[in-house]
Amino acid sequence: MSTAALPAFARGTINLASAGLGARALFATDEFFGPLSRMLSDEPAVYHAGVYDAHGKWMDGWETRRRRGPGHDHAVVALATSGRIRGFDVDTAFFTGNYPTACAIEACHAPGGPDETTQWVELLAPSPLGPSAQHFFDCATDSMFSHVRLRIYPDGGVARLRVYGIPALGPAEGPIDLASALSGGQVIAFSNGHYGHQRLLAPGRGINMGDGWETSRRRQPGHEWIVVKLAARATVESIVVDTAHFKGNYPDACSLQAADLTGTTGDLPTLVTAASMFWQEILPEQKLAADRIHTFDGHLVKQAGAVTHVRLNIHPDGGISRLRVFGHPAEGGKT
Ligand SMILES: NC(=O)NC(NC(N)=O)C(=O)[O-]
Repeated sequence: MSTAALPAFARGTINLASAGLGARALFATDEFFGPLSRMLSDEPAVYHAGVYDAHGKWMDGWETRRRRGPGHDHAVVALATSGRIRGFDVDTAFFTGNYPTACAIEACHAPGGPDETTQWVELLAPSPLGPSAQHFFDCATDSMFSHVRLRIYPDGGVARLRVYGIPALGPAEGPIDLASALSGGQVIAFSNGHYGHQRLLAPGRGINMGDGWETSRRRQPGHEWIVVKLAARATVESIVVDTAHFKGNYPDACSLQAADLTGTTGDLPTLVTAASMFWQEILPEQKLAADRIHTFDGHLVKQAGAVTHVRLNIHPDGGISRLRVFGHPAEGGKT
């Protein structure tokens, strides 16, 4: 379940409704069989045959009770950060006899939280849903939104709601973390992501060793690397490398290269895989320690002008929980 290839509209986006990035369940008309928060989980939905709780069958998603009168259910989700929405996935995985027959989605921009005066904009008109399937809907709007309201007709279960969008890069006084997924930073290529890489740019500290980027053991000479597209073209001021929870497998050392790829066209993952080893080094090789936040700044970070991409090298292999690249967006802004 939840494994269909992502549609074109999701390219270059993040899931703004990801609990792991900070999205929150704010309100639901009913959560009898399953809480709204379960619908925001980053993991694909699962089914546990034979598992029942005090309310009925345990289901991996948001599920309301059977309505016996008029009306329909709805729920409000605070997005992980404000952004421009490109489309949705309404996944009814494992809801076979109890999926809603249709859904609609509205959104608003209310950074302080929506109230009775909030203006909601319909982004998806009522659209049919089917049993146990992903339903992709694109959405062409350039407005910024902070919350979505999912309406389900008339009731039932939704395993996962994904809201694909481009996060907003807010105004900032000091340096900002341009690698952060919440600003728009993105991993675009790596040499090895055997145990996962998705959480390298996530907010907060890792909760366990699965919460970061970890390679397999390297059995040849050389080293592993990962390339991050920064949220904006920027000058880099400091770099944070967090090895939280990596104790027997933290890299011996790390270094960082950078490049300004403004105006580069073509297949960027292929291009950076071929060329990033030649980028300018802005942080020479630095020893790392287990389970620790390392901050590299001042004279250690070489000034390379404004850059759009960085390549983190780890020598020779291992795991990194978080990478943060603090800097100041240059004129011309968002990448
Ligand atoms: N077998 C069910 O899933 N029944 C009910 N739902 C749950 N979760 O028990 C229902 O009425 O939709």
